[in-house]
Amino acid sequence: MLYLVAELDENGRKAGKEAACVTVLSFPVVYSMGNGTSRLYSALAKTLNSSAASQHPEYLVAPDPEHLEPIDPKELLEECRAVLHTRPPRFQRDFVDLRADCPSSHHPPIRVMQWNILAQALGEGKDNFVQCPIEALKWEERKCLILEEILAYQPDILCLQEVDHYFDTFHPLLSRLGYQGTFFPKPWSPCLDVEHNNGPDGCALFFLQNRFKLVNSANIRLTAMTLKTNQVAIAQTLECKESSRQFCIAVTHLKARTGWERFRSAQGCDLLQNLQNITQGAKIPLIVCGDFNAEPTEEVYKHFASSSLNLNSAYKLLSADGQSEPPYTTWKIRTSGECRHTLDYIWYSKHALSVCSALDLLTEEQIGPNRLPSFNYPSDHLSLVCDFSFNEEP
Ligand SMILES: NC(=O)C1=CN([C@@H]2O[C@H](COP(=O)(O)OP(=O)(O)OC[C@H]3O[C@@H](n4cnc5c(N)ncnc54)[C@H](OP(=O)(O)O)[C@@H]3O)[C@@H](O)[C@H]2O)C=CC1
Ligand SMILES: [Mg+2]
Repeated sequence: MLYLVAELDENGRKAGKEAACVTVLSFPVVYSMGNGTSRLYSALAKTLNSSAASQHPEYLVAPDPEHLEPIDPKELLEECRAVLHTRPPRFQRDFVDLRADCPSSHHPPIRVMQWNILAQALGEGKDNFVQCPIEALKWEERKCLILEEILAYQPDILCLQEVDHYFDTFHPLLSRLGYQGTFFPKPWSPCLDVEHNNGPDGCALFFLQNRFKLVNSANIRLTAMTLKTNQVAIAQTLECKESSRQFCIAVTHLKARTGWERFRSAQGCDLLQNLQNITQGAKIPLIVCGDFNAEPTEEVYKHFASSSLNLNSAYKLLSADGQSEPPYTTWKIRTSGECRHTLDYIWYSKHALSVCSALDLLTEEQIGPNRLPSFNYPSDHLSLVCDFSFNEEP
């Protein structure tokens, strides 16, 4: 434990928030050697430390077995809050009850989180969020904001995009919280162009091992008009331990930017084709989470909405008529101006699954005039969270 404190000091944590963070984190080391908190300290401190040593290709290193000791989520949340104590409080978001659409079930719902967490290398090196102070993006603190969001909603399944700290942060910590994780990096991640990057970004899928058993898993490199592209997806078939019901969960991040609409559409068709095969022609219920980089007016959205997989977009259920997507899922200011778009979706098999509740989005007032990311929200994309339950089998 003392060795870890020395490591932190060597990394030059000098003043202000960083010094406060060391003080808070080192407290349990001195006074509670050997208990859960000091083990937790070692986990969080290790991830803080590894982010500073970005010369080493840490993303290639498998986590050591020490990381597999369970962590109490409440303790980790407290640790995160201690690191974030100088920042403004997190935004309050409420779940909207949609149970009118949801059959009663004696099994607990399945909570799914979709979130483009913003790759650290892209946020600092490429994205040009001109109204976001660079200090708001410091990984040591932004990481805690991301973890806080995950711990606040405790999803059973976590679908993430732009993950460039899988091996040094999310895999070790989420494993200790009981998740099984899979990561599929982009073949030519733009993160690799950024100095001091932490490896490629990609999609990651985590599920709680006490709730689900992995039946099969596919890492998919998306094609567009038969050509291999730089975008990926992960699709897994899971079996619920309580009900023995199977379903497929997929995560993707389609090509960004205007001018690429037809490319995205082709990638979407390829993903749908893969999902047709994996779900045995829609026999297995499906949930698809993603940053589609496409507004609802785009062709790729229409392909998903009209697919023979019979999908509905969960966040439409938050609208008064149940037919409209939210006004935004990402909101940022670049040199080109304000970018407010609906790009992120949770699609689900509408005959097999129902949405019991969905986490409301942040209001414009909460997001604030400088938009996202910010000192109190770590990504330019909002997390989407839904509770699903199975409909009765016909
Ligand atoms: N070495 C090689 O041989 C190759 C390298 N590359 C690299 O990959 C990059 C392209 O990769 P690709 O996967 O197609 O990237 P995308 O165009 O899909 O975008 C990559 C990231 O940039 C973000 N982004 C979107 N709009 C903007 C914007 N206006 N300004 C800044 N960032 C933005 C996206 O975030 P979000 O999704 O949140 O909008 C996304 O995560 C190239 O720039 C190059 O660096 C690519 C091919 C080959
Ligand atoms: Mg991005």
